[in-house]
Amino acid sequence: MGPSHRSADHPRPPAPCRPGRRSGEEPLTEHLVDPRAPRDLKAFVAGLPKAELHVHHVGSASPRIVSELAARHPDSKVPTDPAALVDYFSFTDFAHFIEVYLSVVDLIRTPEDVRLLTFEVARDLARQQVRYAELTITPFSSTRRGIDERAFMDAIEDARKAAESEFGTVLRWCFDIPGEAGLVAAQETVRLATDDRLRPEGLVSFGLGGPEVGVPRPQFKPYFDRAIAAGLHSVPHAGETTGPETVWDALTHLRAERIGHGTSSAQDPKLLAHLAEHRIPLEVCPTSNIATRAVRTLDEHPIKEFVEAGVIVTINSDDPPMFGTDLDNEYAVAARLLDLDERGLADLAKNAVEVSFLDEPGKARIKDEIDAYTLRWLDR
Ligand SMILES: O=C(O)c1cccc(C(=O)CC[C@H]2O[C@@H](n3cnc4c(=O)[nH]cnc43)[C@H](O)[C@@H]2O)c1
Ligand SMILES: [Zn+2]
Repeated sequence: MGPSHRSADHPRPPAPCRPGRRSGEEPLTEHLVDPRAPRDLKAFVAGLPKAELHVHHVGSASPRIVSELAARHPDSKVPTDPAALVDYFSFTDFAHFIEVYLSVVDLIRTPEDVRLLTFEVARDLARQQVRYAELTITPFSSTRRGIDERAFMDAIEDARKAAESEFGTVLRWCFDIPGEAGLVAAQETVRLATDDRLRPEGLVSFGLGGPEVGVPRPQFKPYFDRAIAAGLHSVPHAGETTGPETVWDALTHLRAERIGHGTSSAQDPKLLAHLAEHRIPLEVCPTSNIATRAVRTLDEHPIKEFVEAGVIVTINSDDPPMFGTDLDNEYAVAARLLDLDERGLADLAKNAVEVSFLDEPGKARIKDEIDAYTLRWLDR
């Protein structure tokens, strides 16, 4: 595949279109759904039970939560006005995105901030009929900023249980290493993930995030080995901002069971064949790739090449408010790029459930719900 699909962590020319934006507490889907998606499909997606497998904790903070936290901590450069966040969340490249991301991380300073954020993220997911989500959390970023590790775990677990009983949305955690922070971060993350006294009940997987350029995956092998030995699934980001060799590294050295993004896999037919044959799903986040300038336009996104190669694709939102999107919008984008009808969208939703780390009865329940909803919709 040519360079039009991929780039390294380098600045891109301005993207021709920006995803829709929302402010304050407007309904998530109303302002975001891809305007090119047929109205009927938008309504179908809005009611479709879904699973979200690639969404970041801090990156899911709604404009209301971010502005509330920014007002609490006036020393921060993050705007307190939700409308101003639209510009603040406009990124020149991946490195700029991480810089802004970390300024929001800096707003989360107490266990109560952590609990509030987690519970509100679950509320936003529930509004979109998300029944199950694996939320990527970076505990190192919080503990190194002084949040007590025990209090941090209690805060996320308390929010998880409250969200499940209040909204019916099941949350599970992926603890990720912020790769650019180096092996100290890897060591700390695996300790927090595997220490029996700390490890939260909801933890199912171990990841690796942040920039890829200059952060080779193989160095993290010993930490992934420990996490896997402790029963965690391996789900590193790879091939988001670097080439297919990073995806190979994630498979070979980190024993990845799913790949976060994996966008550049499209450049390597052997890799696509490998992913298809070994049923390694890609967690595709189309709007994220445009917002960070990793891919130039949605029409250049390689999602269709993945599907045509037989790779299992799941649709995800990554850092929805920062990218002016939500999961419903990502499904609308996928419907357009893959030319899907309601049944195709339902199959995509079932893919995510199937390759999630939920238990089998839980998977069966959500897939049955998706089927029942789709039949009801088509029989209207
Ligand atoms: O917390 C720190 O002190 C710190 C120090 C150095 C580097 C970092 C990071 O690189 C944190 C990056 C953080 O970004 C998260 N994230 C959110 N969206 C994405 C994405 O699309 N691709 C990769 N990473 C993403 C991720 O969870 C990282 O932990 C932090
Ligand atoms: Zn991500």
